[in-house]
Amino acid sequence: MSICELNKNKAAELALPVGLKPTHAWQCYTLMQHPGLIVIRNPFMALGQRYWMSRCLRDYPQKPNISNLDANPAMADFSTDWWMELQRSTDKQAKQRIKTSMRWTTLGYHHNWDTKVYDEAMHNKFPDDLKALCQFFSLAIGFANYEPQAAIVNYYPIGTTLSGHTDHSELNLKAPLFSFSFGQAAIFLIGGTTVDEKPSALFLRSGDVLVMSEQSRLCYHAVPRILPTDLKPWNDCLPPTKDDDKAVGHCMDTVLYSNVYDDQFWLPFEDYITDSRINVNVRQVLEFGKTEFK
Ligand SMILES: O=C(O)CCC(=O)C(=O)O
Ligand SMILES: [Fe+2]
Repeated sequence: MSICELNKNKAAELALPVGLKPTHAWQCYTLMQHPGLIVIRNPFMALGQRYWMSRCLRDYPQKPNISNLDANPAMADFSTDWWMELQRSTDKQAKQRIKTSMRWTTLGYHHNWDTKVYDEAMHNKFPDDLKALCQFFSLAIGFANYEPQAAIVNYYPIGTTLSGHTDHSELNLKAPLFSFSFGQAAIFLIGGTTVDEKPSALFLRSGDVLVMSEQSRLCYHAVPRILPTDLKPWNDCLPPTKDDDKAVGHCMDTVLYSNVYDDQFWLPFEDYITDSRINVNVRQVLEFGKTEFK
């Protein structure tokens, strides 16, 4: 791996989203064998990690977003507010079943897993906070005018995997794909554009940001293993500062940002992440300048 110089000046033109380390402290790598693949090693502050994990658990699975539970009649009772149902449940076995039942939720343009197409009719508003975060990262890698339009949030209880695939359903394959990892660590395999190429293995830890751009955008990849880790960077918390009011400018939920510092509030999230990984996978769907399919 080699260190790549981010377009830090460009990113510095934008205010730093709350919950991120200053860009001069970011460690960013590229891989010689995989042009276009960029790894930014945990650019998040602890509270930033807690904020995004809690958004993924408490908020993003809620309607109108779509989750795997919607298609499962046995889980219909939990699909309206999965997180609340999980907190409500007192039976140990039932709790474990609810916890591990959530596998994915889609935001913005909802990917149809059967037809593998996006559709204008299957579209909700993309979360403003996640949009602002991705646009900051996009500028940092020197890519202007990025429009995050679809996200898949993957939930990986320990023992689960994601098989090899390419992400090619987007009409726009020139825009980078941003992938955020939180919680337990994972082995990530990235190969070439055919299954014949031998993949490279990366270890992704909590807070790591992986960018798939240029030649690597259409490469096969997989998550064969989630690995428990002793490192809990989301717990090295400094208290929120007055500056954190700036979160408003990045459309973040400022109440949530200050709440996650409270260990009592954080406890159920800690409980979840202690044996699970969350991945947020963001894509631009439409061609540049387009606001809908046509
Ligand atoms: O969990 C990951 O790191 C990758 C997820 C992924 O490849 C996808 O959602 O398409
Ligand atoms: Fe993928």
